Amino acid sequence: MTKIEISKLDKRFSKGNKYIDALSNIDLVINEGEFVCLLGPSGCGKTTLLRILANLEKPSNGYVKIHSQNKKQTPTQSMVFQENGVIPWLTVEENVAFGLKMRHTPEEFTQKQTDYYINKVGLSNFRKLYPKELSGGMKQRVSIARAFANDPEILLMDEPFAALDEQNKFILQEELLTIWQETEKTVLFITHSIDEALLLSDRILLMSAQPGQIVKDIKLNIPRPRSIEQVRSVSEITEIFLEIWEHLQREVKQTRLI
Ligand SMILES: Nc1ncnc2c1ncn2[C@@H]1O[C@H](COP(=O)(O)OP(=O)(O)OP(=O)(O)O)[C@@H](O)[C@H]1O
Repeated sequence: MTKIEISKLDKRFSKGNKYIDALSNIDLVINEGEFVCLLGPSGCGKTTLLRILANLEKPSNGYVKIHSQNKKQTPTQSMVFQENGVIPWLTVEENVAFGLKMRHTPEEFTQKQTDYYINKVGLSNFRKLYPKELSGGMKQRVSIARAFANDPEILLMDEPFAALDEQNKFILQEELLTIWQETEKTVLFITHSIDEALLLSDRILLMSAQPGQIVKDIKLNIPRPRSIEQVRSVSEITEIFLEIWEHLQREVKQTRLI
């Protein structure tokens, strides 16, 4: 069932008589429950596409549509950013409950959702702490818990693990996949890491250099759970790795020539 539909979408940023064509002719359908990673060279418009889906930017041409299946008053989307996604003056539990409280959900429900997701990301013993008392990995856990607790139609994640060390990244990737499989949410996830995309995705969308276009849609029919050992050793996966690697090399070289 279609969840996200993007049609003939262009985005041009203008300033005075100068302009940048950030996105060009994006046509895309993402199904309910899919985990889709966006990969492309720096500046190809990945964040812009996410911001358009989050309604923080308007398309210059074309449209995006998020198909809602339920009649509940759930938010359309929640975003998780690379850093600074937590509110410094709120505790862990207040941060996780924030979206629900803004929507004035019944207190009992807010408490239940908050407890559930704090527990899911392993922060039960830290619920009364403030962000300045947390590590980078713990702060990202708070952001993820808040995004899921909010029960949005879709999740938009902009390099959420990019600033973390390898061990933390790996643990959070596993936690994210567990929650995603349980909730069956549709996720659009930006990463610069091919390994990360191969570990997480049902589909990888490869983007061209600016103006960003989707040039390849790679479907991964690889059983889950996947391990980094598999990503490095199974020939079917290493072939995809090389295909993506070569594409990125070409695109990055091209941007240097412009
Ligand atoms: N508000 C804005 N005003 C003007 N130009 C912008 C604005 N936002 C983004 N751009 C430009 O649009 C292009 C795409 O930016 P965007 O941040 O979407 O790329 P990205 O693929 O997410 O990059 P990175 O991988 O480096 O994070 C860039 O050239 C950027 O300078």
